Amino acid sequence: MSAGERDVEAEVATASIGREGRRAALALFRELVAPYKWLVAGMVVTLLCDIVGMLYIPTELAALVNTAIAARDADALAGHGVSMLVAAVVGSGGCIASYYLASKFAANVGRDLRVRVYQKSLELAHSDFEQFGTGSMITRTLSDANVVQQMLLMGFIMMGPVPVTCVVAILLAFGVDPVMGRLLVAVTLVILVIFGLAVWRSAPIFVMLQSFIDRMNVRLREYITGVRVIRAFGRESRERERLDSTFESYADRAIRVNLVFSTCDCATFFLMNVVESTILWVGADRVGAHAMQIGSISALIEYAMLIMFFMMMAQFAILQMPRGLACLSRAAQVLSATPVILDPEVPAELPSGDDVPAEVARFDHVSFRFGDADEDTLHNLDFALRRGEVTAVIGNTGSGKSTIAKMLLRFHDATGGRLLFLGRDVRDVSQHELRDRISYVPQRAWLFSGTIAQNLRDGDTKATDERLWHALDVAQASFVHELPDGLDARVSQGGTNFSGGQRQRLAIARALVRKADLYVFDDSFSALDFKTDAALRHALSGELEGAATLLIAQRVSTIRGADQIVVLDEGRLAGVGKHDELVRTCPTYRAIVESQQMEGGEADGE
Ligand SMILES: Nc1ncnc2c1ncn2[C@@H]1O[C@H](COP(=O)(O)OP(=O)(O)OP(=O)(O)O)[C@@H](O)[C@H]1O
Repeated sequence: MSAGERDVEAEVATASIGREGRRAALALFRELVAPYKWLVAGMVVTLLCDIVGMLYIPTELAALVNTAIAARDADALAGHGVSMLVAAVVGSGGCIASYYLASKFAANVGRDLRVRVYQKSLELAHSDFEQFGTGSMITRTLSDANVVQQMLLMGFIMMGPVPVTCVVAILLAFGVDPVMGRLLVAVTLVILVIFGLAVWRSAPIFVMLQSFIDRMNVRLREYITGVRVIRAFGRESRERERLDSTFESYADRAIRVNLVFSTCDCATFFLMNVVESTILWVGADRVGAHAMQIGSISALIEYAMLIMFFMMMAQFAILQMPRGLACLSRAAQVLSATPVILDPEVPAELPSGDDVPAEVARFDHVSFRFGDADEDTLHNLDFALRRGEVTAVIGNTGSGKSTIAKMLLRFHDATGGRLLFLGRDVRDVSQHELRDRISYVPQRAWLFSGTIAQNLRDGDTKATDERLWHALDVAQASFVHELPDGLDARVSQGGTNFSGGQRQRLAIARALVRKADLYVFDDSFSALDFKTDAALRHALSGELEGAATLLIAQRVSTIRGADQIVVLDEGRLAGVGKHDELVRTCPTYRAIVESQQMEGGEADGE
């Protein structure tokens, strides 16, 4: 076996979904189909009309030739003609209706699957996502659901007619002449063996094609998102080689499958001619022996052709089955994943109105470790965020600042101690209610495609234009006033048609549109110049008086006026206090201040 072949074999092995996967896929399939029982019943009835109509025509034609034409009986001729017309109408009507119903059924099931996987993905935490990979999650939501949809449509339209056609056609052939009936049985068995071999040979490659789509998706995403870095470092040819090799591997497997198909196609057309000649030859003998009439030969040829035609179609559909099952099992994996972050069965209510405590959040000896890490990222953190106060978090890169912000939003749960929000353990509150009371500006300011107004209203869907303008003014996003379309100015995906600083200010404005108990700014001022940074903090101080503010920053100038500064050193609390006090008492803080003074980075922004 060559290295390439071994490679393929290994891929085939990993592509197989196993018994558990098959069971999960079939269970999901039953769940998806259950709501459409009546639609399926309609599909079966209309399909039967189609097939019976189709087989009745050659039977009537044979009777017409054998009796009406031979006896020159005009009435019988007209009778057979009318029967054939009725059969044609019933058959065609059944065909159109069954195609329509099958398309509706497949589209509905595909949509349901897509919606279920998408909704599940919204429940999953970041670490759950990592388990599947973002590229694979996209393939599972879009491409896999399409494959399942195709499988259902093709399965019904192409495979559905096979058993009925074979049984009815063989019975009709036995009715004409037992020898011809046996001949049709033999033809059916030979074709079954040939097509079975083709399916056995290409099915694993088909399943593998789906994992190749995952791989292409990952590579392409990486290439497209990192295109500037690739160009800047002159890595185009290396990246192109990587892409080419992925595409070539996919093309190679696709060509193999197509080769098997085309060989089958040729074999089928050759067989059709062989079968036709055999029926004519054996049939002529049987007519000569007065075992059957000459008109029946055309009916027998028609039966054989219909059997072969539907079997050929079924072979394409059968090949979709393992791939469709693999896609269903991949969807089932996502649907059965238990999110790391779960809502409690009976969520506690957060206090509101006069009951709201002054202490908005408290890290009560909190530690945290990532699932795949060997040691804690945060160690025994103990501090509180209070209403009307600005708490700043500073520390070297990788010291755990963003992790603190994410824990407040329950993107991660404490692995030691507890995190309280308005006096309740965050694990006792529903994620929706918790996040509703917090306004968050992520480290990477992400905007959605649409308009500025649409993005800002993510903070509060009911916000008036006046409130949006006010939030923009507080966020120092005056540049929006200068845009010809103002609030209706277009935002491209990710906000890439704005500069980093503009994006940050828009993301801050979005957070300000929401009325919250806690505002979290995760390194949100880093792309702002010192003057804008100072003006923004000044405007914010009046705006957020009634709430607690958590300000994560790298620059001392951004946080020196904070009511409380939390200094982190490799996830440990190095000090908590005000600027002057920390400069005196906390060596880690002093080192940060001094390093920024040396760089000239700590310009006095006030
Ligand atoms: N998904 C993850 N799995 C494992 N470790 C992680 C994961 N995300 C972050 N970390 C690690 O946790 C530590 C803290 O990361 P965090 O993003 O909170 O740091 P930070 O102080 O905000 O850094 P920066 O100032 O560079 O934004 C880092 O050492 C990082 O490598």
